[in-house]
Parts: sequence; structure tokens; C-alpha cells
Amino acid sequence: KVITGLKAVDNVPGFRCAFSATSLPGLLLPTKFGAFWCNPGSDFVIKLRRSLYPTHEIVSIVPYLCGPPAVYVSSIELMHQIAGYSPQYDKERSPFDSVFGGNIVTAQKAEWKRHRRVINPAFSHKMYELAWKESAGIFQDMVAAKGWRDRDSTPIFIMNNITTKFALAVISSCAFDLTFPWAEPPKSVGGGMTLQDCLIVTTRDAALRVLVPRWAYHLPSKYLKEVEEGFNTLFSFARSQIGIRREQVADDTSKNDICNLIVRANEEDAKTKLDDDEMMGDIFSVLLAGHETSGKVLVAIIALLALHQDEQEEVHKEILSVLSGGREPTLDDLESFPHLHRCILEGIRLFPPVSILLREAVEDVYLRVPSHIASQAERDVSIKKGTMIAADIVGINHNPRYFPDPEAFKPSRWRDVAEGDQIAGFGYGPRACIGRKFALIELTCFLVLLLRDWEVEVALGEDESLEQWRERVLEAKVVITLGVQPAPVRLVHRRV
Ligand code: HEM
Repeated sequence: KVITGLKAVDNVPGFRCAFSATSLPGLLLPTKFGAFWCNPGSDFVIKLRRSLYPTHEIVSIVPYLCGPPAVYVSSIELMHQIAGYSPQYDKERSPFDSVFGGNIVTAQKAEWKRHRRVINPAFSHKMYELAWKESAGIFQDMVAAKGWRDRDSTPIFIMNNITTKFALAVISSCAFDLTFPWAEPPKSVGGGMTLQDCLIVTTRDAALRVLVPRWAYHLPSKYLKEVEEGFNTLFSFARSQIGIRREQVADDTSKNDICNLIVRANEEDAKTKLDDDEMMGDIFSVLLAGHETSGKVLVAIIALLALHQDEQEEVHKEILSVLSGGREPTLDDLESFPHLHRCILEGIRLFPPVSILLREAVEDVYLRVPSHIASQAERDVSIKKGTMIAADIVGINHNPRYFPDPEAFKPSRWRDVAEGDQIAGFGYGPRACIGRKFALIELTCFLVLLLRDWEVEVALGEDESLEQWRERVLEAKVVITLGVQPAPVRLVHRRV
């Protein structure tokens, strides 16, 4: 296996290990480096970022037990080769398809086109208006429920819970017209678990669901019962929503939530029609892709701004000057906050929720590896069909060739670069993020409303220094998506 693996990756230097980083045992077992037992796991791109990227823009992983050989690239030129429009690469076949069914995120090319055609119309200007309106409404509802305006200073023990709940509320409302008043306890979606709990379980235990055979769910295990209930409840909820929308579509075109728009586009498009399972897979992936990512980026940006008061002050001044006269922000203001936008891009650069773009060589290919670093001569690397190729977004975003002093939070670095050329966090090419504008809308709306009225400070633990807080909170971890650790902050009300 190792010899074939080495041939498949043209002997590119890297890890020789038990499991590939994306195989199920590789994901489930902890990351470990060592001569006898090495498992890069999903975290190696973060753990080795400081030592690896200044000297390597291409590394290989050749497992001797489980998973295909793989090549990881951390240069924009190489990302363009593998994630662009070339027919030589496709999405890697995903083991998660057996759980979630065919869907837009994991489908391979031929199938994916059908999914994208049906989903594209949902991301229209009307949807963006709805996304802004819902984000602003949910933010104000949250502030009222929490009583933030009544206090001069409010400690928040885990900001991550707030941003995830916010992102989930926005996508639930825009996807299903399903609203959750902030103060009410989460509602059950069919007499059992709540939608929030189902999403937590399905995100946390997707790998387990692939590994554990069906019969095991009959064993007396409380944990497995919870997993079973989480998946079943969420799937039957999505299925019932499709049924309801199909009945409404013919006589009610006024509703414009994502679920409605997908069902309507599907009914109108006889050629590429998706079946119910495929639509369910799509709706589920939009729900998951649309809240995990935004919620995690949002808390990372808040933590970074709490640590960098000078940047926060600049954002605050910018907000006040745009909203002069005390008016409320609207969707038309989206591009009026250039400094805030740079802070968002810098947050996504440092903590990209999608840490790798996974592709597979569908035929033998040559990767043209440019020579930009001393240790790497220009060469054509010959990659065999079936090899996994990952554009390592953490690697690209920490590559000092594009981002000097890569660990530093420097929003101003985005002042002079063409954003389209260097922002890798939303992917590249035909499979780039369909929800990019949606995400920028909810992030901008939340941050404008928050930073206009509150100053965000770090809340240090007992005897903790600022440096210790930074290290504790900003230690990124990948659980399907990448995010920061629980972030305690304090909101200080800015009284006018
Ligand atoms: C800051 C937030 C977000 C980030 C950083 C992000 C990042 C990404 C990336 C990198 C990809 C490409 C994956 C690949 O090429 O393998 C992607 C795809 C996707 N994203 Fe996002 N995303 C975000 C928010 C959203 C939101 C809010 C939605 C939905 C409302 C969404 C829906 C999707 C979908 C459906 C795809 C698959 C597109 C396709 O294959 O055609 N994302 N996202």
C-alpha cells in the first residue's frame, strides 16, 4: 500500500502514517505525530501551520492502513488548478453521502449540476433582503431577551453559543420560515428533540453515523439512541417541510424561503428534477453549511476585535459616520463599511471554517508546482487517478508569500489586495460557496448592530493574562468545520 501510495503522489515528501487525514478512523482518533504511530487527523493543518507552510507548499500523506494517498497544497496557484474548471478533478466521494443522501455540497460533477440549477434561484436579491431583515430582527430580539440595554456591562461566558444560536435562527427563518423567539426554550420539531439539538447531534456525530451499523442502534445505549433520534427527527422534519411546500407552491408564490424556492424551482424544471431524498439532502446541507460556518466565523471576529481595541474603535467610528443621525442600517449599506469588511475577511483568513477543499484526481494528472520558495524547485508532479488532492485553506491563508506575518490580525492588509484573488475562505471555481453573500449579510448586520452600541472586551479568567486568554481562545479546532474555543467576553454599553 505504501509503495503504490508513494508512486501515486510522485514521492512528494510528507507523512507516512496509519490513516489518511480524512478517513473515518483518521478523523475519530486524535492527531498524533511520531515515528511509530502517526495520525495527522483533521487538525494537522492547524497544528503544523507555523512550521510547515514557510517551507512547503505541497506535502503528501501516504497511509499504510486506511484511506487513499493524498496531496495537500497551500498555494493559490495550485488551488486554482485543482478547484477550477478542469475536468481532471472532481469532489472526493464522500462517506457522508450514505447518511445525508446526494446533496449539493458533496455531489460529484454530473449530479452536482442538477442540484446547483435547482438551488441557484434561491440565492437572489429577494433572499438577501430577507436575510438582512431576519438578521436585524433576531439581533434586536436577542438584545431585548438578554436585557443588554439595561446594564452598563454584561459578561458573556461563551460568546460561541450566542453566535451559533443567531446563525441557526437566521438560516432556520430564511430556509423554513421557522422562527425561534430568543427567550423561549427551543421548540421540539415533532414531539421529540428540538431542531437545535438535532443539528448539534447530526454535526457532532456524522462520522459515528457512517461507522456504526444499523443493528447497533437496537443496543441499550443512551448515546446511540440520541444519535438515532437526532438524525430521524431532522430528516422527517425536512421531508415534511418539502411535502408542505409542494402543496403550497401551486397556489402561493408569495413565500420566498429557501425551502419554498428550491421546491418551486424543482417543480418548474422537468429536465433536472431532484427526487425528495435529494431535495432533503440539499435543504439539510444548506441548513448545516449555513449556520456552522457563519456562527464560528462570527465568534472568531468578535474575539479578535476584543483583543484589538484599536481596530474595534476604527470600526465603531466607521459605523457612526455611516449611520449619522442615528438611523438604522439597511441592506443598501452592506458595502459602506470597508473597514468592518476587512476585519471580516481577516477573521475568515485566520479561522476559515472550511479548512480544506477536497478533490480527487479522476484521471492521471500533472500538477504544475511553481518554485516560490527556496526548498521547492519548479516541477511537474505526476498524480495518479484516485489520489485525493486537498487545497489546504489554512495553509494558503497562513502562507507568508501572500500574507506576511501570517499569525497577526491585520485587517489593513486587505486594503491593497484584490479580494477576489486572495480570499480562499469561500472556495474557488464552480464549487465556490453559494452562500457567500448571505454570510456577509448576516455577519455585517450582527457586527454593525453590536459594535455600534457596545464595546466588546475580553473577560479574563482568575489570574489569567491577556496572552493566556488569546492562546486559550484562539486555539483553533476542527469538528467538521474549524472554529475557535469558548470565548468569554464582556459587553460595555456605549451610552450616548
Ligand atoms: C462565513 C461563512 C461561510 C464560509 C467561510 C463558507 C465556505 C464555503 C466553502 C469554502 C465552500 C466550498 C467547498 C468546496 O469547494 O469543497 C462552500 C460551499 C458551500 N456553501 Fe458555504 N460558507 C459559508 C457560509 C455559507 C452559508 C451561509 C450558506 C447557505 C446559506 C452556505 C452554503 C454553501 C453551499 C450549499 C455550498 C456548496 C456549493 C456547491 O458545491 O455548489 N455557505 N462554502
